[in-house]
Amino acid sequence: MDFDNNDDECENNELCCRRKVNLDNGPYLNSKLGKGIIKEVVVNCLINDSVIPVASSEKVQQPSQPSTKAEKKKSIQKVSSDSSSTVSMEVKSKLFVEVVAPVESALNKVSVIGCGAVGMACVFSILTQNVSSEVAIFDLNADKLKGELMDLQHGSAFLKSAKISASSDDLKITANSRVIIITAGVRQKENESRLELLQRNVEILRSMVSKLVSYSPNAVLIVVSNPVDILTYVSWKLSGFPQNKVIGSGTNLDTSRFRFLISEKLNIAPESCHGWIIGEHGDSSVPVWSGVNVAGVTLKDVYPALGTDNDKENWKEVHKNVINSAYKIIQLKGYTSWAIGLSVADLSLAILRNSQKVHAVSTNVKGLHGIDDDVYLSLPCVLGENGIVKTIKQELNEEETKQLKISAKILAEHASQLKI
Ligand SMILES: NC(=O)C1=CN([C@@H]2O[C@H](COP(=O)(O)OP(=O)(O)OC[C@H]3O[C@@H](n4cnc5c(N)ncnc54)[C@H](O)[C@@H]3O)[C@@H](O)[C@H]2O)C=CC1
Ligand SMILES: CC(=O)C(=O)O
Repeated sequence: MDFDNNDDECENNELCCRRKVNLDNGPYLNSKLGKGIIKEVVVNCLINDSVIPVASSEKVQQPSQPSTKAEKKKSIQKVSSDSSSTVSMEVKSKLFVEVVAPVESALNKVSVIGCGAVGMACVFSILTQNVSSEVAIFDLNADKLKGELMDLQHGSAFLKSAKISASSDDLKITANSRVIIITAGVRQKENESRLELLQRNVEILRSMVSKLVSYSPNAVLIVVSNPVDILTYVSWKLSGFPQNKVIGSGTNLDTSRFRFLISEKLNIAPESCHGWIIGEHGDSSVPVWSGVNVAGVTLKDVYPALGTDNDKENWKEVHKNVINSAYKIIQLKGYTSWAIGLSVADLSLAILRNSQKVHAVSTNVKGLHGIDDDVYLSLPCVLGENGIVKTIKQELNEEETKQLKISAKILAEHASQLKI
């Protein structure tokens, strides 16, 4: 863990002395547990200006000596380990016979970049739905991150053996991830469109994507920050990854909203209402009315006016409500979080379990449905361990194809103004 849960203790000389004694407790020095303890002692001793020689261990990185009070504080956040493991060294020595050091990283590690409303909803959904047993969180806002980490850790007894770690200054915390979820960035204010966030969020990606992929070359990137389609394109360019490994959360969320709103109209469960929103995650998204069905009964066959201007039942309103959902929720509570968190957890699950499940996600659509531009937008895709495995050749009618091309043009125009 990169964060010490009790900074105040670190000002306490007595505690540091105790830690010195523990450090001298030979048998632990070569163990993985001992490694964390050594780090902590180094940091806390620096805080107290009493330099204690540290046993040599090539795996232990000694922080450069901080000079100001602020730097001292920061160095704790960077390298200190869990204080409770230090003070219980004697108990551990009496309780355990170590057989082998635990494996450091799970094979299903997920990292979430950004611990804001969306990032934390993703983390919470992933942990509570057992999508992964190891989650790392990175955010520049050290206090918020530490608060979120502690709050989650205090619920660990109710989770299925999850390991949660966090860092505010070292992306290495994400190393060896299988899925990396990018939620860092600014969000819309009331009445602001997603596209208006573009340049600010591009800069954030520029600061991190190449580092993230170098620490986790086997990861699949899921971009969530808005405008998600263009930022997925940018992340793909910055990452050097093949297209299959860089995915935008895209209209997986809009599709879920669509199915929910249809279910309300029909008074049956959302899981039983099948329909897709494709194109931009945003104002130019496209409802595929021609494919909406319940138990294989296509609604447009039984009611041809579905989704058109001549529809006395006004199904078109359902799509309008999908588009307005985010604006409405932002107006009411300031941000959207739970649905996107659940949506991203589902995408992560499909990848980690190699499930070959179909989701509407943002991918490079050049050459599909007559689109010539090098743009990312959402189509139904099959997801597996290596990301996007297949794109579904959806049968679209003339109107749907026209709208999809308009969506692609809007995104291409915005993307063309970018300097990546
Ligand atoms: N694709 C989708 O369906 C959805 C996308 N979003 C987007 O997700 C993004 C995040 O939204 P919220 O979580 O509500 O915002 P937020 O403001 O609550 O959180 C953003 C977090 O990013 C962090 N951050 C900023 N720069 C960073 C950097 N360089 N490195 C690490 N962390 C950094 C901030 O400290 C903050 O904690 C926004 O762009 C929003 O529009 C939101 C909902 C749905
Ligand atoms: C904010 C956003 O993109 C959404 O909730 O759809």
